Amino acid sequence: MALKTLSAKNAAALDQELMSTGAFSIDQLMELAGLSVSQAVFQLQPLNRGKRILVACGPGNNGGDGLVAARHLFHYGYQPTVYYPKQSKNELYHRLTKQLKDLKVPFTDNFQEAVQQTDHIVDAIFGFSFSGSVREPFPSVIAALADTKKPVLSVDAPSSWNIESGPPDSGPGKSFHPDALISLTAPKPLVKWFKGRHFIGGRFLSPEMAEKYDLDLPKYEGIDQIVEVEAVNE
Ligand SMILES: NC(=O)C1=CN([C@@H]2O[C@H](COP(=O)(O)OP(=O)(O)OC[C@H]3O[C@@H](n4cnc5c(N)ncnc54)[C@H](O)[C@@H]3O)[C@@H](O)[C@H]2O)[C@@H](O)CC1
Ligand SMILES: [K+]
Repeated sequence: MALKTLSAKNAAALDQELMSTGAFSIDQLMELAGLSVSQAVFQLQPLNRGKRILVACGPGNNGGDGLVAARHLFHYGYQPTVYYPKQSKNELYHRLTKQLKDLKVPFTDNFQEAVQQTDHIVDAIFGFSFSGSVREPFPSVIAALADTKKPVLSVDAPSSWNIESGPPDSGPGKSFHPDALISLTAPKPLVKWFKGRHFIGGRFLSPEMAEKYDLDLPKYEGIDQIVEVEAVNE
């Protein structure tokens, strides 16, 4: 099954439209996005193959998806650890963080050390609003993701990749290539450069919005919040 892609500009426009005329709140969309991420982890890393999940969260909504996913993973029986170095002052993120702290989910400041002590990593650092070169404190985090042999699932975009033109081709070190990707709502153009298991999540797109933005509605089965896909059309 091949799906059409959504540019960074249209992804932001669609997000805004869902939250204005679409009458969704950001909390709702983030909850569904994070739930999808947690289901992808469950597929990739069944509980009996190691329960430790390191969730790396960035400063924006991509990071929020990671915080929500960490909470669902805890309830499934995983042992999530959260790396969240640039915490937003926005009250939504305060609440998501408080919910995790109430579950005694540990937060770590040392990403490199945490990578050694996990079974699987969720990259929720940057999504469709990333641009330019990676700024502090994230370059060493991206380098650790590029170096590790631990499996990585990226949320919406492999962090540090340009949304339209894919992996950065300059700069020191090798570029980061995650094992799996979950595209939210629809794949972004960067999927052309991605080779790995690819899921779609964010099961909230109406047929009308799909038509307006020229997207395919993923064929979710039953109560699933994710669907695995193979190839992508331009
Ligand atoms: N409609 C959808 O599909 C939904 C998308 N959501 C998520 O929201 C994401 C987009 O969220 P946002 O627009 O908040 O943005 P992102 O989370 O993609 O990133 C923005 C943050 O990264 C920082 N940043 C950007 N470029 C940087 C650089 N070069 N170095 C360091 N920091 C940099 C910005 O200052 C900002 O704090 C999506 O990718 C997806 O994960 C969900 O939460 C809700 C529903
Ligand atoms: K990401």
